[in-house]
Amino acid sequence: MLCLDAGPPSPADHLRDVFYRMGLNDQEIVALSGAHTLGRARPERSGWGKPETKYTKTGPGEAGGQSWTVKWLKFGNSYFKDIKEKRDEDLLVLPTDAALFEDPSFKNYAEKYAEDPAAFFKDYAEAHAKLSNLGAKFDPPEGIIIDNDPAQGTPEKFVAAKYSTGKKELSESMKKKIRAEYEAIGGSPNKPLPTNYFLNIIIAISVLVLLFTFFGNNNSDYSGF
Ligand code: HEM
Repeated sequence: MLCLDAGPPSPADHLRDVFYRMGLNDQEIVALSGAHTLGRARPERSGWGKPETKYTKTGPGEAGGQSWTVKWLKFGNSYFKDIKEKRDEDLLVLPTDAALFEDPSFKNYAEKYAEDPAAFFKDYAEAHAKLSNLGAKFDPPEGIIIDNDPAQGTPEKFVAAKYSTGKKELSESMKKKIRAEYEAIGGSPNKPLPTNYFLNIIIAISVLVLLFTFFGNNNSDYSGF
């Protein structure tokens, strides 16, 4: 039998192979790629990126790696602007990132997001919610133990379903973490958490986002966070 090797697909085809399977379209692929506004690639992990750049000499956790954006801890549309302008060798552009400005269909959205940060935020939020709601299945189904330090007591088994749909009850360790956060911002250790605690946090974040959106940003680099 004659076997023809078609070779690897182009980066754009590869993106579509992966994301179409999950019911995501071109607009959602481009919007989700904007997640690379944040974070870094490390050669010792993925094989991509430089060991260190002028932007990653410090950072949370270990220094190093190569970021896609200058302000890689700040969520905004700078990913699209930086790739479009290709203004710095210290910034990472994967072949799948570059494809967003090369493929005619992806390009429509990438250009739009580079110009219109509000459109990016709106589309990103919708695409991210869709991705999260696809319903990841955990392998192995019985879960894995993620903390096996005997000094920490009996480890909690990680069961993905517990943290996704269906199960509303928080684990004891999560309740402790929330309580610690509450006390760290001045909450009394003797009082129960107010029932509107989360609502207050959401309102405070929303107000900050609105203030930033309307007053806090005079340069072209938009960020809602
Ligand atoms: C579009 C296809 C994608 C490709 C080819 C891709 C590729 C990569 C690669 C190579 C890294 C570096 C990993 C390392 O060296 O540690 C990375 C990191 C990252 N990716 Fe993606 N990714 C894709 C989609 C996404 C999506 C959909 C999201 C989220 C919605 C995402 C969020 C991130 C983040 C936040 C990091 C940084 C992680 C860190 O700083 O440790 N990526 N990605």
